[in-house]
Amino acid sequence: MLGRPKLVLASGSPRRLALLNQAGIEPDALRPADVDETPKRGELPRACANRLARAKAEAALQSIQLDDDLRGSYLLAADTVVAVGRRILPKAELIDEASQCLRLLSGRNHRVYTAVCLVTPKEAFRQRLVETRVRFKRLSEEDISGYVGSGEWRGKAGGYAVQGIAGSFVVKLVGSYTNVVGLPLYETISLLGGEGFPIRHGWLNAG
Ligand SMILES: Cc1cn([C@H]2C[C@H](O)[C@@H](COP(=O)(O)OP(=O)(O)OP(=O)(O)O)O2)c(=O)[nH]c1=O
Repeated sequence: MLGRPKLVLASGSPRRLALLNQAGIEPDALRPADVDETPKRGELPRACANRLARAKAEAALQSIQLDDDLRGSYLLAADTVVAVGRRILPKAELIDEASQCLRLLSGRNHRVYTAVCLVTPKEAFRQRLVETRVRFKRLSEEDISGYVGSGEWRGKAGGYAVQGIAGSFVVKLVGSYTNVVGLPLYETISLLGGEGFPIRHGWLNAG
């Protein structure tokens, strides 16, 4: 192959792009995939995250196959699911959904799963599932209404964004922090590097 391989990020999430950038990677194109993210009846959180990351990757792959500039690129998709036990919390869009999520998360442990799906230039699918355990402090009704007023929860799995005000609700976090924000950086970079995408750390980036 001539030149540097390209990378397409199949995501409309500004957090995922910012996380990749933080690791020194600039995708060549963004191709958000429009898939139905409703969990299936009785679907477990890990299975749901894996299925949706794969579905996003497949949808974006179809679109880049039609694009002369991007065909044969590496393609990265991800899906984040927040769960209390087997129960998958919604991606909150309404105030009521966000308040219900926060009541459920108050004073409890929950898990955040992000599935990352990489499609290689030869169209092999490689997937990783990363789990982070998070414990929130007990939230008063005042905490909840104050937080809901911030709007930071909108469009976020589980009705909160750990990178904002809700960071102050976290009593304990075990595992990858970037996984909670939407893209586990260590695992994503390992996946890319393991499949031959050039990863350059530190001063090498200057070149
Ligand atoms: C738990 C949590 C989730 N999130 C975000 C990450 C994801 O953007 C979102 C979960 O929804 P996703 O469906 O994983 O992603 P998305 O719809 O935002 O973007 P796309 O499918 O195009 O890639 O919640 C945070 O930003 N902070 C958090 O603390």
